[in-house]
Amino acid sequence: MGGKTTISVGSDGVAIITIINPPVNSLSFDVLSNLKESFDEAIQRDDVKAIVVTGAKGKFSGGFDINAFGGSQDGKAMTGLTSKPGYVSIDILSDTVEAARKPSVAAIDGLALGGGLEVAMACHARIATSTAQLGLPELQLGIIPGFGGTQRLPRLVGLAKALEMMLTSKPIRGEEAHNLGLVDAIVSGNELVDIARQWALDILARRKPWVSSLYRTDKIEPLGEAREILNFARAQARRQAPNMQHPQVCIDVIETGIVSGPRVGLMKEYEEFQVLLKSDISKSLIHVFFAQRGTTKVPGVTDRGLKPRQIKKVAILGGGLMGSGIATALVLNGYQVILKEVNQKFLDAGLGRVKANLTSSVKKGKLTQEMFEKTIARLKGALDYESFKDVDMVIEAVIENVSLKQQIFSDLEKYCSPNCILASNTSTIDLNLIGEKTKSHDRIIGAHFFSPAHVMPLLEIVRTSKTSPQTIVDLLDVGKKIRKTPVVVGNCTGFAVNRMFFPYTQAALLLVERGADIYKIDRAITKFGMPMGPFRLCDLVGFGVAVATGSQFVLNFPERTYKSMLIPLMQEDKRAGETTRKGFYVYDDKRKASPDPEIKKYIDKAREFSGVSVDPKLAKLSDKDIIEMVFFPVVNEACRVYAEGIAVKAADLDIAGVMGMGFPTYRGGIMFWGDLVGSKYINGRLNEWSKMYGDFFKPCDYLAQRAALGAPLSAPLDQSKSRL
Ligand SMILES: C[C@H](O)CC(=O)SCCNC(=O)CCNC(=O)[C@H](O)C(C)(C)COP(=O)(O)OP(=O)(O)OC[C@H]1O[C@@H](n2cnc3c(N)ncnc32)[C@H](O)[C@@H]1OP(=O)(O)O
Repeated sequence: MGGKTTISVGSDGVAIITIINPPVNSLSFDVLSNLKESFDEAIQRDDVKAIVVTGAKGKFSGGFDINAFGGSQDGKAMTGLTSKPGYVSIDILSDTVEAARKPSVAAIDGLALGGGLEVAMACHARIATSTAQLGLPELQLGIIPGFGGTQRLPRLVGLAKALEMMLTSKPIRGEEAHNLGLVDAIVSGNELVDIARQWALDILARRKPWVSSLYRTDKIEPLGEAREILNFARAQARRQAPNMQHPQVCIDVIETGIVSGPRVGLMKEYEEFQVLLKSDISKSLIHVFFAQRGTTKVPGVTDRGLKPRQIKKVAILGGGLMGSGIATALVLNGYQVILKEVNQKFLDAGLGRVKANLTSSVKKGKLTQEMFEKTIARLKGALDYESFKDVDMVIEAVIENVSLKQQIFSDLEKYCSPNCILASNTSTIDLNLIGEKTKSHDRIIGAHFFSPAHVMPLLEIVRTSKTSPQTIVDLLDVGKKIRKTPVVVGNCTGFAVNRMFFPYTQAALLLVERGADIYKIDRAITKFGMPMGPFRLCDLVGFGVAVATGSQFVLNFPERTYKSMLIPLMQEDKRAGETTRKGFYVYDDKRKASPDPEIKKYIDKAREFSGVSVDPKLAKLSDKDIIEMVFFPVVNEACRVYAEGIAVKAADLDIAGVMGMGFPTYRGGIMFWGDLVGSKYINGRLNEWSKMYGDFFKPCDYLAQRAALGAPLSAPLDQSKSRL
């Protein structure tokens, strides 16, 4: 597993124990067992009077090595080093580090997260830099702190703050940690270790306090008050994370320590940690952690040693909602932007939208007035291509019209430099078609943002078979700089996100026409964890967009598109979603959605058109049935997308769904979730429904084959079949 600690003893009698495990000095089992050995050595050696623990290269530690969870999740207890329960938290950190007869000080720069902070809290004092980040982010991985954090943090910073830090998983900076008492002094990076050495000697000489965090009681509220704080946190966590058990478990473990003492708390923490580690939620969240970091590793592209070219100036065509959102994201992150529109009126509106986005950031306290001025100064408007000569990249974000886009791309070829990247924000149109009238196929690429573009975290990078690896590397770099998670996918109708999630609305429409209730479907889907159900989502994006996207799918995948007249019928009556204040829901002045009994009229009419009759079984679907009937077709389409080589890794589709559609992170993404449910079960159910309700549900060959083999859906593909 790698990693180690080193020990060096100075003439002052202070042993410096350094954690070394790049890139973040994570605590692998090797590091932990070395840490114990280094401590044992320091305690035994007569020439050592005191101890400083630090991390190599300016990072204390990013916490337990998350890679090592893999084995433990399959059944082995996460003792790793020995089968003794609680070995790390009790034997190493409490009985070796904290109970040592020599004082230890943690010298913290960079990161002290999770297990890293837990090691630091077992020391007798902590010295940090002001920029250091300290936190217990374990809950975002579906687990709880497992090396004593649930017991020591409340004793150092008080119950309310400790709960906040654990439940939000957000780290705090050194300065705040100092104010809270988590850190004893703030110093600069270059004097960190020297001051920590002196501090350790001062503790030994009793000039500074020798504190065992586990036994402090002064920051913990009296029992009655503590229980009130814990109950308040329980209720809040239940509201914010209704499908998750681990925040409740974390609160229970903290309470055990307060009621029965910290040693009992440590043991309970260990036991609960082992249980949570094997939960589907933790497996899913850990999968997403690595999957998200894996999207920038594209075989054949990022492994060629190509360096991203410097992109300074970007032109955006179209100042509508998308164009202005993209411009906002770019200017906010240091890019010079030219926003081009067809006339002054549209240009003013586009520039106004960017300004409004930035003003809203100022109002929310995310941007200072000074930064606002600097940011807006990076934005220029244009009505022609004259200023495009020196732009490094163009992003076209005009309406979805093929001939208009073709004209734009051939103009761009004339006006831009031959190295300029030509990107399109199209969400459905084939990029080969867009670039048909040019000779620049190697620099044409899709940069598909999600609305609102300055907020949504995903950037779908679409490459054709002719897009050059350099162009992809360049756009990946821009994506990183504007803080998006990029996912590189191949060229097809709807690309990855829209294509995978098209059946989401389709299934819902099919169910409603055959008797299911609109609002019950939306409720079941939001309970499952989606930010909104398919009908509420249609209202939000607007029926115009829904119909335009739908027609692309009817055209390209007619055999499996469910053709419903429900939306067009409502559109005829000027019900077109939230903007018209009427769609599947009605909206009041505060945009609050309420069910509308009038919908029945449209459903009846749509049934007449499609000639389907109500199936009484569908009128009585359970939540579980609704979830399966809506999401199994999504899994099915994701399998097609994967089998066609549109994505290089199944995990990329997981991230695309989580970040592009709001599929719950704690379910790991659509393919991962499909594997948790099981390919055999999904295939069986889809087969059943396709016999009853048609080819919309028919499992694709890939899914059927995986089910027959009993194999996971996300197993690596035979790369020879990849389209990329
Ligand atoms: C028992 C204990 O209580 C349990 C624990 O300690 S659980 C672990 C708690 N720690 C965490 O959750 C921290 C997770 N890590 C992070 O949040 C971020 O990686 C970070 C803030 C440390 C650094 O962020 P950033 O600089 O953007 O770099 P980032 O790309 O995320 O990570 C760099 C590399 O380190 C790896 N890494 C980061 N933290 C890691 C960890 N704890 N274990 C293993 N690998 C880790 C990443 O996978 C990535 O690897 P890659 O280069 O091969 O893709």
